[in-house]
Amino acid sequence: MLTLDNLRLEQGSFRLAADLSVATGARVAVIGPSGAGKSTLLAAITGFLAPASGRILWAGQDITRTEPGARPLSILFQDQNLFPHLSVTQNIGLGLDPRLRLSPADHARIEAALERTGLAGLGPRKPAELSGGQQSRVALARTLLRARPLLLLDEPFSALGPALKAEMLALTAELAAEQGTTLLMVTHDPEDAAALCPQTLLVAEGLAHPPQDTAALLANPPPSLRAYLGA
Ligand SMILES: Nc1ncnc2c1ncn2[C@@H]1O[C@H](COP(=O)(O)OP(=O)(O)OP(=O)(O)O)[C@@H](O)[C@H]1O
Repeated sequence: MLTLDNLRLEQGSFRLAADLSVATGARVAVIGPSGAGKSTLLAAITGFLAPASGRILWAGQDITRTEPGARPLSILFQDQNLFPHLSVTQNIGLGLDPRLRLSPADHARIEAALERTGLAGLGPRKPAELSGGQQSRVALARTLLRARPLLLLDEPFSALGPALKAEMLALTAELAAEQGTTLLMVTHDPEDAAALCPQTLLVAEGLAHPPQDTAALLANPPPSLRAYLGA
């Protein structure tokens, strides 16, 4: 379980409060108006923004002061962060060892991840020799291999066309389910939230609300969300 215990976040004059839990293995969309604080919330969970007060706990352990790289999570953002001078295999291998000292067993795991994400045979290529969708798959394969229990997504596939985006989100959800990964996904698209995430965490008016049923929320959105959805 991820717990945000009486968390208070500040960015300049912006303030956001969160007091909520996300169950292990849950898939939760994070939605709310532009500038409401969705990225701020993710930055606190990933450890790139120190909270003004309160605690962040994973499985009962206080990780509020744990450095970003040591937190039990992976992040997938829009910028896929692939290194152009490294091959696909090496880019994925970074998820196993940042110094790329990869054993034969590591290579076997990379091959399996390539296979699982539909990239079999593309390991020797450089990112520039791949399509946008294939590049997204490489980032997903790297995340898959890290096998951290919490996966944070911030509009990771929004540069892709709608069909490809839906396909990548479905694959992400499938892989998360296989590994029992808890998934928190920032999205501007209520259809993505409805398709993938049984629960939704609404960020609006200075508050990150506890996760609630996605279908019920979208069927009867509060005023702060209604204007944003154009409903
Ligand atoms: N480094 C910063 N310094 C000061 N204010 C900041 C900083 N970063 C973000 N903000 C402010 O914090 C607020 C929340 O921003 P945030 O990016 O978290 O919103 P968001 O919900 O992710 O928005 P969007 O949907 O547009 O991406 C905004 O008012 C923004 O201007």
